[in-house]
Amino acid sequence: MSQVLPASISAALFHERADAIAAAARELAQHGWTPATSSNFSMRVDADHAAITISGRDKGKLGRDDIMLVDMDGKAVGTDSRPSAETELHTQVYRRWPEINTVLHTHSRTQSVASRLFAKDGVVKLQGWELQKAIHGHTTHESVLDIPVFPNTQHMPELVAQVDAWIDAGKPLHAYLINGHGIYTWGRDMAEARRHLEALEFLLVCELDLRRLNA
Ligand SMILES: CSC[C@@H](O)[C@@H](O)C(=O)COP(=O)(O)O
Ligand SMILES: [Zn+2]
Repeated sequence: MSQVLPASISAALFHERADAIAAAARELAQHGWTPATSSNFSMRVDADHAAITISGRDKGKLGRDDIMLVDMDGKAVGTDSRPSAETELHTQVYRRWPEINTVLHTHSRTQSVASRLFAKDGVVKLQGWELQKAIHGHTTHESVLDIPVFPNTQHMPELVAQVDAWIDAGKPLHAYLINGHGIYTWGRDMAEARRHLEALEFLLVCELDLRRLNA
């Protein structure tokens, strides 16, 4: 894949982002969270561009050339490759929050099952779990961490509108589930985004376990 970079972006910077995304994806795939080419990952490159996984690639086998550049409208920059089918969900986060530099989306079995179970409520209300403190801004198990569940669609503007409506209602948003699909979360850097993803996966497992044990 030939990626032509804008003069303002050095090859070293783009390659650093691409290598970080590919390495994280390979590790997340090892958990079994990215089955059958599902999932997509991105990092901000500058105020106007992000590096994102090319659509359809096996996320467990990503290399530097499986990552491409998009603008903040989600359009490919300097390449004929096709960006993730869900690119607009990534760029929405970058446009909303200038401090966010990484967006992760996975399809773990837990995330998929939990999204179906909680779809009728429209939200997963997490409370009483010590690991809520892994989420930026949460300092106690006594807080309530709401993770909305949005209806799945192949038409990204619909999902973008659902996410915007949640944020515009003044409700905090650290992640969201898509019904029958997976999770989106983000962070100020890759480490924080990974911590959020790992914590939310664990918390969803705990919630499902509670329901199994109470069943
Ligand atoms: C292969 S099914 C999963 C896809 O439809 C999509 O949800 C996904 O996560 C990966 O899409 P991609 O376009 O490769 O970024
Ligand atoms: Zn997906």
